[in-house]
Amino acid sequence: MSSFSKVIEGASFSPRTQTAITYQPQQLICLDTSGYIARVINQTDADYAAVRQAAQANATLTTLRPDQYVLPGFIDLHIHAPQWPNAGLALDRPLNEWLDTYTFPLEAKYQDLDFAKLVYNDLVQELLANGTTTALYFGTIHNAANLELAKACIKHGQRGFIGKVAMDNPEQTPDYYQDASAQVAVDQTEQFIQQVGELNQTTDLKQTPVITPRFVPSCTPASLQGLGDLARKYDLPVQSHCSESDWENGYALEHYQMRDADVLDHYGLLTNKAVMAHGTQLNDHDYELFAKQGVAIAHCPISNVYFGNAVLPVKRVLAHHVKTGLGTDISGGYSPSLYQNIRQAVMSSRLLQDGVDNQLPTNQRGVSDSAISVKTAFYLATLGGAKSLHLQTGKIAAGYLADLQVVSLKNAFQADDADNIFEKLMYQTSQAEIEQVYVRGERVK
Ligand SMILES: O=c1[nH]c(=O)c2nc[nH]c2[nH]1
Repeated sequence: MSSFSKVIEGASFSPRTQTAITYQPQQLICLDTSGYIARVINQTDADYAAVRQAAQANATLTTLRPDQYVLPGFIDLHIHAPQWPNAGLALDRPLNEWLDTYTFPLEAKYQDLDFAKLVYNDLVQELLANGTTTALYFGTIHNAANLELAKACIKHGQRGFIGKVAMDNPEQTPDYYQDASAQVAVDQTEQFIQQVGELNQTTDLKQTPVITPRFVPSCTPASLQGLGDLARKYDLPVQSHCSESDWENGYALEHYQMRDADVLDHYGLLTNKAVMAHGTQLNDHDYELFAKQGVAIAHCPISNVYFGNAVLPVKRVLAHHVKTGLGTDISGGYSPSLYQNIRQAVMSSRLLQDGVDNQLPTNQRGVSDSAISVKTAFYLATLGGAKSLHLQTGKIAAGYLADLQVVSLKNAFQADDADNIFEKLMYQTSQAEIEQVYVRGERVK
């Protein structure tokens, strides 16, 4: 009988497709020493009792209570780590004014490493406590602070994808917070790639550096070109914002006479490891380009209510075979919880379908067939994010990384079938009900 490093016994929910889930009322989720799920054994399997007994004998068995459920850990596909102190504040201006008034002054403070350590350690723990086992982070322009974010991920046990933000366009960035030139933006990005490589030699929980042009307005053509060259040279992920608001979408048209997506593509930044945030103003041409290149969209439904000037039509995006995941977009979004974003993704899609102007006739108000189910939103927060980052996680199955959360059902009334239990978990779970979190099989909450 082979022995496993950990065995979790209990019920689980996992995404099966973009619209369906798998429910297992009782199984043994068996982890190996390298942090993967080695086997999932169902109660009807012949060796269930023997594996259970062996795990009990060597004290590696965790048996869940009947009100607890295992889910895959969540993947936050778009979050600005330095903006954590502003979460819940200052959501009263359009994007470009918001950046100048609230965001750039805060990000500039990260040249102070004590401040960076304080905020980043707090944020990483908060995300883990909310069930987020992987996060794709924007840092700041400061590499010393970005490294502190990587160290905080390692210390607290989170899988981080971290970008040194490149922003060298003096016309769209304040002089107190910008890269001094395109060359500096590119050189510092390359330096950060090397620094993370060195840090990774000290840990099994590898952190991934990400090439991060903030967005087209904040970069010059020379930095976009240099960053595209780095993406090719190192074959690393790329992240940026694309067609995220009327203003930003219009900026590319005005300054490049091209669509925002075409500008990024022109500079080699739309690779199959690229994740573009928001995309509320993308059109069918852009979706086709994304699908062809393998580019993913990080859907940030809370943030989009404030800055997006539209609702991302998730169903339409998925129908175009564009990889899609879910992001909190702290602090354009106020909540660090992907549960809250799952709820908002469903609610926004319902508003898109029904429309919002009550002075219009019912049949002219909305965009038909736009509503997504909570199962689709769950897919985005798990498998959709994993596919976007080329990670073998987001699902409870043999061969997948053991990034898991154990949540308890808060209100058990009417929880009489699997679909009801699942919906209640998605709509009612708060941080208090997220009782255990595992990354690579290590318990981190
Ligand atoms: O939501 C957003 N947050 C940001 O910090 C940002 N920068 C460019 N575009 C942005 N959008």
